[in-house]
Amino acid sequence: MSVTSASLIGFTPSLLTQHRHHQRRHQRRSIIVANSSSNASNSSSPLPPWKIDSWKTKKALQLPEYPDQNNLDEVLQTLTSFPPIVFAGEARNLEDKLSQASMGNAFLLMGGDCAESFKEFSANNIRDTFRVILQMGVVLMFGAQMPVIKVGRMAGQFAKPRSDSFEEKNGVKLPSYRGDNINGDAFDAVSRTPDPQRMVRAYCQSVATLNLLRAFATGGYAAMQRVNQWNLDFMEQSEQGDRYRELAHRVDEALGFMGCAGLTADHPIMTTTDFWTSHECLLLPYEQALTREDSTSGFYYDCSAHMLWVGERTRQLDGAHVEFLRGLANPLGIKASDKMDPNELVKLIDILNPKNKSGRITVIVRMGAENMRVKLPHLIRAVRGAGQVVTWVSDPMHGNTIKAPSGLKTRPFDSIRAELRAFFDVHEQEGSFPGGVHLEMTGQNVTECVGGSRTITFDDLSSRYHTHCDPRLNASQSLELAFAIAERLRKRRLKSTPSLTLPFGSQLLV
Ligand SMILES: O=C[C@H](O)[C@H](O)COP(=O)(O)O
Ligand SMILES: C=C(OP(=O)(O)O)C(=O)O
Ligand SMILES: [Mn+2]
Repeated sequence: MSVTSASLIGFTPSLLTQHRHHQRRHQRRSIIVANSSSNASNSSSPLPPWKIDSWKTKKALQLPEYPDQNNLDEVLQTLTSFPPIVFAGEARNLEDKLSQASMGNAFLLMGGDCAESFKEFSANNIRDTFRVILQMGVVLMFGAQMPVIKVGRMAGQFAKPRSDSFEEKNGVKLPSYRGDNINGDAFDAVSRTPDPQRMVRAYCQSVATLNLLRAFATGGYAAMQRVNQWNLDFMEQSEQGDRYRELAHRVDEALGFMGCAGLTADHPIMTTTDFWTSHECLLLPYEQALTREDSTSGFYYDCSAHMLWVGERTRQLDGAHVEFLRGLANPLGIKASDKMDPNELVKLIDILNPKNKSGRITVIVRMGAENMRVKLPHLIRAVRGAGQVVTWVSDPMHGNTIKAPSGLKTRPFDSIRAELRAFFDVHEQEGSFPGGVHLEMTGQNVTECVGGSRTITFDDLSSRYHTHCDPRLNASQSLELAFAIAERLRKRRLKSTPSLTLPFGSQLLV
């Protein structure tokens, strides 16, 4: 029986031993690495010393050209004098949690807009996205029976890399829209001219967004006993709403049981949740201005977010973005399409994490289901062969963008599901850990991705198409996907603990 077919019906004894052996080796290694005092900024790497602005000596792709250098310098000085948005200690806590995900003991849920915008900035939007992430977190936690690390593509996800530098409409050619912290999306020359003042507005919006997220996370909104109240109004009469209500009821019952056992509703674990922020580290002048030396550790943290990732279009080994990121102590993400070569990935990880610190690197693969089945095994084997510790995460959005007949960008829900299925299958086959998902999604009832159980067709797209860049899953589609992932995580869990049986038959879980 081949490894692939064996893994479809469960581990064979020898595969299981191999898997456990790998898991133990991996855990031992992670503990050693995590206990060392290593950090990228004082590494013994052969690269020249890192400086906060050493990226300026390298080629930077996807950066805007500002027409007025003095104006830019003034804004950057202002931002440098502003308080940091996040605290370095929080980023360290996130790294610890991610280290758990790298070993298969936690699951990362990253989600939010493709591009946050000034226009869509409101308390309701922030609350609705946060709320659907909370709901998905409960669904996943229930299925996986492991902690879910919640990270928003929020409070800083403004800058966009583009396939084309220019956009042409009716014979008029203008620079492409690059995100609200750079230029405006209206199709006129003034809007499309990069304006440094936009960075100040993006900073303020990020601060206000994070302030509200923190208030929700710690002020009672996220308390576990409110699990029933997180259902979104428009999901009241839907299949996903019903499924969620049923699950919330089970959670409620479990809480009742735990309350009797002594874990009462006023315990901090029950009243608050951890929530972190992340965005693509693209607009380097902005990111540099928010980078501070941490007085506790002496390391540099980019305090614009807890976690930063390098995009598929700017991950060149000798490029400015990689140069900047290697000196930061924040946990880092690497986006990888089918164009990523296994050796290149190993080199990139080595540059960004020379001391192989556990939890520091999350590899976010986004390549479509078919490519995933062919390419991901090679990436996993190369990284494992090099002894590198990473968390593998699936972004099933960016490899599945198509154009609808109307010209609008969309993503079929079925392709998104198929890519996730491929991600889980490959990890099962390789004995590695599917560590999380990275989604473009919103709590709003938008019509941007086609499909889902409340089917959105090509013709529906224009009715509520609000994204400023890529199409997002709406709340119902996000929850539907969470149920599907939870089911897969549950199966995985039951396979790896074959002695476990369900007390109430197969109806127990999602
Ligand atoms: O979010 C990712 C990219 O910025 C986006 O997919 C680019 O879109 P484009 O191909 O329309 O430029
Ligand atoms: C630009 C993005 O992705 P990628 O770099 O993977 O294309 C994104 O996540 O919005
Ligand atoms: Mn996107």
